[in-house]
Amino acid sequence: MHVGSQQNRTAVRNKVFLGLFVHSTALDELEYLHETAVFVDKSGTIVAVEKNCNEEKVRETVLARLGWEAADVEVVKARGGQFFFPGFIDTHIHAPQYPNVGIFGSSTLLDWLNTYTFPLEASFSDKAKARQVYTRVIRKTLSHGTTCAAYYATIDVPSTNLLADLCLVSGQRALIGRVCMDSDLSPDYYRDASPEASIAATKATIEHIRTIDPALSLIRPVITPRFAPSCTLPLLRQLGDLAKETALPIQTHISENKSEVALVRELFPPSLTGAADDSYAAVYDAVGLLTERTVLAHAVHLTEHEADLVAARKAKISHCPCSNSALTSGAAPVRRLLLDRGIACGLGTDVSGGYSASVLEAARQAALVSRHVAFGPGGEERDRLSVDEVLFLATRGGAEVVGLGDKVGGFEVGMEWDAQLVGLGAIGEDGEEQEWEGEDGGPGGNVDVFGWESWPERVAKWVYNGDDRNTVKVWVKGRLVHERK
Ligand SMILES: O=c1[nH]c(=O)c2nc[nH]c2[nH]1
Repeated sequence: MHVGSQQNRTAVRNKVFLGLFVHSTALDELEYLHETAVFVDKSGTIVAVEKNCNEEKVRETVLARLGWEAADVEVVKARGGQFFFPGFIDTHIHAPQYPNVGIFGSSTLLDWLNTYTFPLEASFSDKAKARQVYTRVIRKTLSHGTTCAAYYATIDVPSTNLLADLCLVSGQRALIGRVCMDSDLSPDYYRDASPEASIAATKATIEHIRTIDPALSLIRPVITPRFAPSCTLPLLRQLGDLAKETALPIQTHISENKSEVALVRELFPPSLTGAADDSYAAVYDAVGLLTERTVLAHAVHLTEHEADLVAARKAKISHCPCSNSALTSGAAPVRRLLLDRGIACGLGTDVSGGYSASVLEAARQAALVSRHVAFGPGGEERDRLSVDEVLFLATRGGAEVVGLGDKVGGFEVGMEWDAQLVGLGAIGEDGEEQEWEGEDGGPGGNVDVFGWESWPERVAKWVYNGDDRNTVKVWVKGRLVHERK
């Protein structure tokens, strides 16, 4: 059930979350905090974390210390088979492509764009359709525990602004990108008339978002050149200038597919761009789009030299394993190419190149694709990503990628409460499974817990078998935004 609008009508209270908390403390380490209480104030900020805590201690000591009236506090307990986990961060998702999830046939990137994607995106000049699709994609992603999404919208300003409005009303944290594409490689029915028109439209969306969320506390604009081949060099340069002027984040695609890489080399020779070399990353660098606020999606075919440049500029990567497999783009060597260089990396569903709106699915596929990398040419055992590592990418890694590493992704004092309550079937004190009111007959949906598994084993079962039936409740900035009934 989507609960955003209902919550608006009820008074906001301080909250105490009690039970087991699981979050990342390092790339390869999940921390399990049993019998812990996390105190979240009315602004949605974590103000205290108490270990070895129970309800009595909460009431007797901690509320007094915080000066909170017990009547003004809502206590939310994780039951036997449940745990609190940070909300997922989808670092790359195309909201208007949601109706096409699973529909890609045997296409690869460049023909997929022309066959499936541009016609659908162009139809978003119909605002009623945009409202229908955007409402659904926000509900769907929230129901899978996505508390923050970096969305690409379309070139249409009114419907892009509508996506921002709907995220704000639904309570989903979002980066909203009005897509820029003015090159004649884009179809004439779906492209910007000129670089100037593209910049003016981008500014219109930035202004709109500054109007609806002046502090940019939940919704932020993101400068979005679709990818180099969709843009003329003047547009890329002007977007680079705009990013510098506004200090806003940037999102685009890089090196997803080998034909795309060859096309960029052909379209943007260094003689034209003034770039240091003929690589894809050097094109973005030459126009001021390779910065520490840049999110580059895919990066499957980056060379070592380009990866060094990305690392030097502190640009970030959105790894999109579902899409990279579905569109036969390739298997990104995440550890060797990116993590070993200290490049911040998160996960993207890349709907609808990716077939699923679930970040948990992206985490599962990141683990599996890394095994293909490990046994592929030049692969090493250490290429494999563990359960702990893919969950880091899905939370803290993603937070850093979208510039929110100090705000969300973990359970520390000062962070905001963007979290999900995960239910794997309730295990009672006697070790017996207990019923919880899952709509599909639960308990635990597709995850079968017998009761003898350790907590790391249960979390591994969730990663490999879980889905939205395990996402019991979701909060953003302390506000309940989804509850499974
Ligand atoms: O996966 C992708 N989805 C897109 O919509 C897109 N546009 C350019 N490159 C892209 N890659």
